[in-house]
Amino acid sequence: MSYGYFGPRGTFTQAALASYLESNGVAAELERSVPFSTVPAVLDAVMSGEVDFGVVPIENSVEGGVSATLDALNAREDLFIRAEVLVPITFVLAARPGTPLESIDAVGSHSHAWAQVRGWMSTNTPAAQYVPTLSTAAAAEALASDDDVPYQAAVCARMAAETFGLEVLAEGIGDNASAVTRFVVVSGPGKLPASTGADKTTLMLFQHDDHAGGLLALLEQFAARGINMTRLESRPTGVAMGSYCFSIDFEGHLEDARVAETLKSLHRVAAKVRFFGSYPRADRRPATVVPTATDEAFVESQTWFEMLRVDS
Ligand SMILES: O=C(O)C(=O)C[C@]1(C(=O)O)C=C[C@@H](O)C=C1
Repeated sequence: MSYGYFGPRGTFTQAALASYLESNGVAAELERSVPFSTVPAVLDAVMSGEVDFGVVPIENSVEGGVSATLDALNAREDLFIRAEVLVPITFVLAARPGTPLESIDAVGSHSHAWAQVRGWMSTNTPAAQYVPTLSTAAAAEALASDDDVPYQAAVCARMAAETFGLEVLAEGIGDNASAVTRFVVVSGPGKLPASTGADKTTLMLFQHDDHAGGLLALLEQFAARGINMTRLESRPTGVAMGSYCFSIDFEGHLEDARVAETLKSLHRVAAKVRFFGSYPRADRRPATVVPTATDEAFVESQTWFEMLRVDS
C-alpha cells in the first residue's frame, strides 16, 4: 500500500500518518510515503491511483473544520474516509540559529496554526506580521533554505524545526494547551471498514431550496433515530449567495439499523446525500445508543409491522 500526506516532511499531517502506520504495524511505510504541498493535491493523487491512501486534516478542536479539506472532498467524486487519527497539537516558534526573539517582525505559518497561537504572539512578539504559508512545515522549510523569505520565524511542530535545522526559540506557544487536530485517511472506492460499535459516519447534505425549517427537516432524521452528531458545519455550495450544504459527522456505522434508516430518510428529504464512509473512531468510544434505537429495536418493530399485514 502507498500513502500520500499533506506535507512537506514535518507537518502535523505527517505525524498523523506516522501514528496511523504505527498502530497498524507498518511503521516502516512512512519512509516510502509521498508528501504533497496542498490538500487538493493529496486527494487528486488518491483519485488518480498515484497513492492508495491520502492523509489530510479535517477538524481542529480550537479552530473547527478545515474548510480546504471539506471543500476539496466535496469537489471530488468517489473518495471515502477509511480511518481517523487524533494528534495533540504543540507548536514551537522556530528560527535560523542565533536569531534573537526581539528581531522578529514577521512570522510564517499555516492559517490554522496562526489562529491557535495568536494570543502568545501578541504578548511575546506584538509587532510581528503574519505571513501565510501552505503548511507549518512549508514555513520552516522555506525559512531554512531560502534567503528571501519575508519572515524570520515559523510557527510549526518541533519535528519540522528539527527536520530543517532551525532553532526552537519558544515551545508550547499554543493558546490552548489541549488542542487536538483530527486527520482522516482517505481512499477510492473499496470495502467499507467493518462495524466496531465505536464508529463514525461522515455525510454532506444538500437542500432542495432555502426554506423555513429546511435544516431542521434534515436534523430531525437523526434525532428521531437516536443518533448523536459529533460535528456539523455549513459550507457554501458556490452556486449562489446564501446557498449552503451541511457537512456532518455522527456516531454509528452504515451497518447499524438506525443509521441505515436515517440515510434512507435523508435520501427522501434532501436534494442530495453524499456518503463519505463509516470508519472506526480514533478514541474507540462506543456509540451512545438509547434502548429505542438499537438494532434489536428496529428488527422488533419491523417484525411487528409485518405481523400487522398478516393479522389484520
Ligand atoms: O500545517 C500543518 O502542519 C498541517 O498538518 C495542517 C494543520 C491544519 O490544517 O489544521 C494541522 C494541524 C494544525 O492545527 C495546523 C495546521
